[in-house]
Amino acid sequence: METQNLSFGLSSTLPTSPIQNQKNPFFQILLKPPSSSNILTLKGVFLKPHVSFSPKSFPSKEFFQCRNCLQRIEREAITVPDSGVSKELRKKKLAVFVSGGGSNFRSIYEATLEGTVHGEVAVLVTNKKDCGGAKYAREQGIPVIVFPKAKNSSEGLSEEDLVGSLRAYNIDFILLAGYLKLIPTELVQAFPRSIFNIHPSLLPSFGGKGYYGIKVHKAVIASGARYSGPTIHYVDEHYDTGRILAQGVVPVLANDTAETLAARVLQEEHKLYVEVAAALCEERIVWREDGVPLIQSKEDPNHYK
Ligand SMILES: Nc1nc2c(c(=O)[nH]1)N[C@@H](CN(C=O)c1ccc(C(=O)N[C@@H](CCC(=O)O)C(=O)O)cc1)CN2
Ligand SMILES: NCC(=O)N[C@@H]1O[C@H](COP(=O)([O-])[O-])[C@@H](O)[C@H]1O
Repeated sequence: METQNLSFGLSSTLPTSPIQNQKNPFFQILLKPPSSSNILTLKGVFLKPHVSFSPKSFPSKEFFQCRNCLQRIEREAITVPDSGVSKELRKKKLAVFVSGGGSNFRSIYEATLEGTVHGEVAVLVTNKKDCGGAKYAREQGIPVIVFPKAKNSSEGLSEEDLVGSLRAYNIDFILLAGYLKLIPTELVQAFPRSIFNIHPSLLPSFGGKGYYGIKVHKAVIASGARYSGPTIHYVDEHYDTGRILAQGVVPVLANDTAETLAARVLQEEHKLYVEVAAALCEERIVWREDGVPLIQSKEDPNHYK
């Protein structure tokens, strides 16, 4: 298979892929302007992942004008294990969306407390204000936002107010974890390449409208599939059609019920979402030339999956 070019972590619309230069402990980007032989180098400047900047004209200046201003952001140093290199990274702010018990939310939250995930859950969003996830968030002192408004209820935010609130919390990444409502286009566009969802099957199989919760596992068993597992994908305007970022695999046993399979998949979900959240917060997402997102290994930077 021919080797592909890789570019790191930006939601840019660059005409060419930026390439990370790993010599520089900071996030150095070598950008090949569309019509210039010289290479512009940005050193020591960290671009927030959902910054996108117009590639229309590459200024001769040392930095880019972009939709969101470039900013030197307070960072908290973490040391990348094995390499021994101290890489400065800002702790990322997470918004988690739930509709039910919230076991994935709890796994992620506990991982932030342990330091496995270099982030903090700044806010929980739910369409069910009394669901298990919301109750747990309140017990932990995490702010809870209701979205969308429940029918015949005054409680809950509009789409516009939700975007404004998430901006006010300086959210870097939105993690859907058992959230059962369609994320509106307005929110998808406000947080490009920054919204993720976990689905309890190997997408693209058994996904889309109507495929949620136990219904997914019933369909998997009825199909005779021998394997199942969670998928974490980017969220776009439709259910379960965004770019796949990570998957886990579990066996489907001959005597499985939907409930026993669901329990096996859920265990794998908890592991997978913590791994992905850790990679997001450590800026280890890499975009292959053909548009497939990959996760760079923490232990071996030359290994991707
Ligand atoms: N814009 C997006 N929004 C959401 C996505 C997504 O990929 N893009 N993922 C879902 C989560 N999900 C599967 O992973 C999912 C959730 C719900 C449904 C569904 O059919 N819902 C029912 C309503 C269910 C209810 O209100 O109890 C429906 O829309 O009729 C399918 C897939 C989260 N949002
Ligand atoms: N299509 C969406 C969907 O079915 N999501 C699924 O809802 C469950 C939520 O569990 P949790 O509330 O305990 O994290 C999880 O199994 C998740 O994959």
